[in-house]
Amino acid sequence: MTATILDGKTVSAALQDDIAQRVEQFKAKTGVTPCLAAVLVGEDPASQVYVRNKERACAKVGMTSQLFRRAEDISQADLLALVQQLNQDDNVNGILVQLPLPKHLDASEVLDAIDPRKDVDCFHPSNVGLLSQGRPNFLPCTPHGVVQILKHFDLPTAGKNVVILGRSDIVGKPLALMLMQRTSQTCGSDYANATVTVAHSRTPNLKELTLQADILVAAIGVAKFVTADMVKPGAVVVDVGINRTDDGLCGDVDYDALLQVAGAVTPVPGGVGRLTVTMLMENTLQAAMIQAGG
Ligand SMILES: Nc1nc(=O)c2c([nH]1)NC[C@@H]1CN(c3ccc(C(=O)N[C@@H](CCC(=O)O)C(=O)O)cc3)C=[N+]21
Repeated sequence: MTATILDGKTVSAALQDDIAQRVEQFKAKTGVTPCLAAVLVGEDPASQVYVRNKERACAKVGMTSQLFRRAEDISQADLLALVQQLNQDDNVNGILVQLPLPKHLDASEVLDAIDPRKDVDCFHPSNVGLLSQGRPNFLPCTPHGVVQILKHFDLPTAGKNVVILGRSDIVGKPLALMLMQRTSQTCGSDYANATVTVAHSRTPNLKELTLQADILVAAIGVAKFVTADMVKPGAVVVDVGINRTDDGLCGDVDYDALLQVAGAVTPVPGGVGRLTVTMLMENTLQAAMIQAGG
């Protein structure tokens, strides 16, 4: 048996075409071109790649982007002042502060300062609260990308055992919230209603648990952590990891070995990462629509 490859490039291209059309309609109606402001502190090479991909995607769907580069040693006060400036700038619809921030900065305080209506990452506590209550303003980009990949390949989650490895505020926790709810805001009830288990570094007997998964999501940040013996034959494996190793970019799963066991698997690169960027475009359009009063 060889697994279906869940190619994120195809999914992303289809969604970007649809976003581009809606951006065009929005522009025709309001005269406004949606604009994303990205704040990049320091010189982290991975962050530079991600931010560049985001700028490129904006151009592709007909939106504008503004990049605010700041030195590694920027003060908390100066960064907060920049966020305030972007909050007040009517030309800016979405604000993204690229993570991780240098250690001397208080990331929570910075993210909490972003106007929730411009919070296209869905990191603000009020947006996280609304998400957890099933009435979101925005869907967080990476979890939403995971749901969109499953939908594109017709792999519903309703009634399935989903095991998520990782409990981060960016991926594991919000994805669990989304998949356990009664309906997905964008993909309907077939892409919700899962029995979700969230595993982490203190979970005992991990392999016993992962072998129960119909859908296994790896979001831990350890290269090739998920080995073939941890996967139920035929299971769907979604790899959210991006690790830079001596052999190049690799995910949290042992991709080559899993091809013989899994029913379907996402590649890295070219999998979930692509969707993260595309769903950010979706959120920037949504933000512009909210700010235009509809
Ligand atoms: N405020 C904030 N929001 C984020 O959404 C955010 C963040 N901070 N910090 C880091 C993570 C990671 N992330 C990715 C973005 C693009 C790709 C991406 O474009 N991946 C491509 C190429 C990867 C590459 O070449 O390095 C792929 O997987 O094919 C991946 C991961 C967004 N994140």
